[in-house]
Amino acid sequence: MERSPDRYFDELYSVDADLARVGASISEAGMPDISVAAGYGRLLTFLMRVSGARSAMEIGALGGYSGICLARGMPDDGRLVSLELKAEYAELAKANLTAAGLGHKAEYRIGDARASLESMKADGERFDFFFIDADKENYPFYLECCISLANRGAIIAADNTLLRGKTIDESRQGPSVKALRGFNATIARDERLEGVHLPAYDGLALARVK
Ligand SMILES: C[S@@+](CC[C@H](N)C(=O)[O-])C[C@H]1O[C@@H](n2cnc3c(N)ncnc32)[C@H](O)[C@@H]1O
Repeated sequence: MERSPDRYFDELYSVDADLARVGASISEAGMPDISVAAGYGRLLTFLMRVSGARSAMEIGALGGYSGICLARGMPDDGRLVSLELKAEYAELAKANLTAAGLGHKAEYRIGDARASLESMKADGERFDFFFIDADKENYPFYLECCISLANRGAIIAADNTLLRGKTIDESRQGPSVKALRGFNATIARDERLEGVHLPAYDGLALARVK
């Protein structure tokens, strides 16, 4: 079988014990294997570090894979706020960050992210970095909330912008696909953002809040 470019590059890297533990714990718990792709996980750490971000908010914790990648790139007194619908997922994510020596940076808000975001807006919270990786229909709403919660120059990353090809297939007109198309266009054109789209893996959007 031909190797994909994504796989070729992934295989150049050494096994990461902390991230391998996340994968094993997810499959042991019977949870879906939908953590961010390895290359984008590395990119999250890289962007956190080079941007000097001290705080991050992620929407969608699952087993803590992206949480580890974000927390690794921030200073030791940095802060990760992770929004997760399911209490048992947040618990596993917290355990995996703790096992990776990063648990002290992470706090979890359990429940529908929309409610957590409204309450963070009301509290005047601010973050340097955002990772959107939850239910796709709400991406446009999540993007608006992230812009409201952003420090000047903050970075917003969002996973699965291609929806395994559905985004570019005109015959697909479901609510998630339509939401992603609108989201992608906003990243490209909104005056408040400086956006860029990466087409590797399942697609990643990046934007800097002006
Ligand atoms: C793709 S997974 C997140 C993967 C994670 N970011 C990673 O890379 O390790 C999506 C997660 O979003 C959570 N989720 C879905 N809808 C949500 C909602 N409305 N509010 C909060 N979390 C939600 C799911 O329970 C799931 O854990």
